[in-house]
Amino acid sequence: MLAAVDRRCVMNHMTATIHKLPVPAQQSESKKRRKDYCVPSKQRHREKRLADNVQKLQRMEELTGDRRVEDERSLIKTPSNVQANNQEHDSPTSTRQKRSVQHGSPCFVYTLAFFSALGGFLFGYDTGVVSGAMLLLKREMNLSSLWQELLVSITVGAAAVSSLAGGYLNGLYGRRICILLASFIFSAGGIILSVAPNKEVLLCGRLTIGLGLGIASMTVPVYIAEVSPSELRGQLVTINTLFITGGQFIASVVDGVFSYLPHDGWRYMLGLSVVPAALQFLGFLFLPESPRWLLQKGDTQNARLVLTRIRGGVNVDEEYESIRSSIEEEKIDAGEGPVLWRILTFAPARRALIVGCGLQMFQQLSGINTVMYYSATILQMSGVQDDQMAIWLAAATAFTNFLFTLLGVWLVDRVGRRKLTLGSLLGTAASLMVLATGFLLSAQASPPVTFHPNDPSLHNSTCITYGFCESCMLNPDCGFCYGKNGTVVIETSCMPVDAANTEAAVAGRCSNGTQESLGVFWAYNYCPTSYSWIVLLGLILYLAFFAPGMGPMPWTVNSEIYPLWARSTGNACSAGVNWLCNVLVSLTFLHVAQSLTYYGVFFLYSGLALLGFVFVLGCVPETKGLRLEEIEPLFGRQLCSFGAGSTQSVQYTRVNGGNYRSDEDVTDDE
Ligand SMILES: O[C@H]1[C@H](O)[C@@H](O)[C@H](O)[C@@H](O)[C@H]1O
Repeated sequence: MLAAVDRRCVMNHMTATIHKLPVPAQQSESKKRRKDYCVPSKQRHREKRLADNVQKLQRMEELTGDRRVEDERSLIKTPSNVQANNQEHDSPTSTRQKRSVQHGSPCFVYTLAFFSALGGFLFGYDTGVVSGAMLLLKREMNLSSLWQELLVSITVGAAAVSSLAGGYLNGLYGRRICILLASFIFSAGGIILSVAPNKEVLLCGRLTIGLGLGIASMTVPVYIAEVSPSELRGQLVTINTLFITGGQFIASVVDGVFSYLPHDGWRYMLGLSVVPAALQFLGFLFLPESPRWLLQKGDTQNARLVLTRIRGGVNVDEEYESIRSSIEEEKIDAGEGPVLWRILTFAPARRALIVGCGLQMFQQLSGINTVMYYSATILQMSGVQDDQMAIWLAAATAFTNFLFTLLGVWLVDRVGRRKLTLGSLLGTAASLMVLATGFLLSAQASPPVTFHPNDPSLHNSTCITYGFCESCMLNPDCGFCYGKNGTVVIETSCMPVDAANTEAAVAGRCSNGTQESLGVFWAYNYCPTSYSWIVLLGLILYLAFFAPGMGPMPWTVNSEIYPLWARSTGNACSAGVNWLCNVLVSLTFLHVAQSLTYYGVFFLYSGLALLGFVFVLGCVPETKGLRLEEIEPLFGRQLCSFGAGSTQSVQYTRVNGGNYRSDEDVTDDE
């Protein structure tokens, strides 16, 4: 009986392959199902069948020289071989040429990616613009540090919660509605912020923006991945991160421009986000739903129409059939209960979730947002005294991040996700060490406090108890006031900072901030040092390594690794992890720095990046060039065995679009 089933599978496969026929549309449902799910039960049968298949396919290929045979054969391999095969045979150009023959002009797909990635732009803009806006706001609204912290972190906190809700909404209403919803929320938030009469309304506006951020951050990569042809998918999803960093860069430019407008400048900074949000909303009124989601919901007619439209009108039978059969199979695999429960109890989906969340966690634990946030300070340490200048140099940092993300867009479908992430993590860890060494040398050469002003109002301040600049600078309530004799730092004192304006001390020589003409310098958050060039070098290297790989890859890989039924929830969870770790790292930075010092924190981030390297090496498979439906089986084997390089038993055979797995999670089904 089993042998008969095997033969039937092979025959079905061969017949369709030789005649290059898609499964006929009028074929009866039961017949299709039989073909798609004729799974043998015993390992030896699988192996024998596999060997037979490979032999037959090789013979057929010799006879016909058929491209399709090559495509099918590539799937009858161990996952490691699939990987190797990608690397050895699927040079980016050959893969692209091969599949672009099927897909026609990707023009419409670029339009879709552009309008979707506006969500990424808003992500970057809204998280980036706040630091500049806060400089003006805290003066105009007299904000305490608690209010400042609240206004910054409520957005990220709300994003963490709403990204989880986004998973549910995505599954229920689809990607398009969620993107429309997010852009509507962004527009509303932008309007609230630009007209806010007081800090309470500002807080509401920032919370609203956060709600939009969470939904957009998890939906956009999924939508782009689902509409893209496989050979362009990496590039197009990475464009979303390019837009994030682009948004961060534009935000810093806007901050720079409006910082010259001390009154109400913040209204323009915060309100300008309405423009891209409204553009995205209008665009998505006319753009289609993801064909994969439509098919999952049983809207087969529209799914085929949309797929044909986004593939430029070429024949989409094969792709459509592959998505359809994979959805059919998923219905059997998926089991019962809430999606998160089903993910946790179905090993391949659970492994994908661990990989996705792990990547997002390590992205944030590598300290990107601390480095971005601290870039102005780092630049001040390297001798930039002027505040306005520091704002513009921070814009240069954001631009560097953007520029190197562009490199990632170029590399992702050429070198693949895995190599790109691994290289990026190694470089990130090394450059964090350079940064830390710069801070360490600066700390060792930290100037001692030599001048103790005799002001009775200072007697209760802890600032005057510090003996060195290093300890003074680590206390957010204190700053370092000094004079200069040539390049030598003289007459140094540790003074309490003016709570309303950190650019000056509360009393004494530095109560008007830095006054170069009088030879008085005020350093808040940093110490004068001659090792600043090492720190600057570390910063540039960090961005150059982080931005092309660890910046975009967690988003890109997450958009690809889950089976369709688990995609929304998987991405929601991993985006939630990203936002949570983002809050965690930014909120704890100063406290951790106080106990570990700056160099201690950066050494810690470096260690975490190395841990991330080991994680990626062992657990993240290569997904380059594979269709979304072809990726799930990569998680069929035990977690974290990708670096093992051992020959695995055969896990996945595909016959006419049906996926045949033989891992321990699937019971055979005749
Ligand atoms: O991928 C992005 C990007 O790297 C940004 O620069 C960073 O601010 C975000 O937190 C991250 O998720």
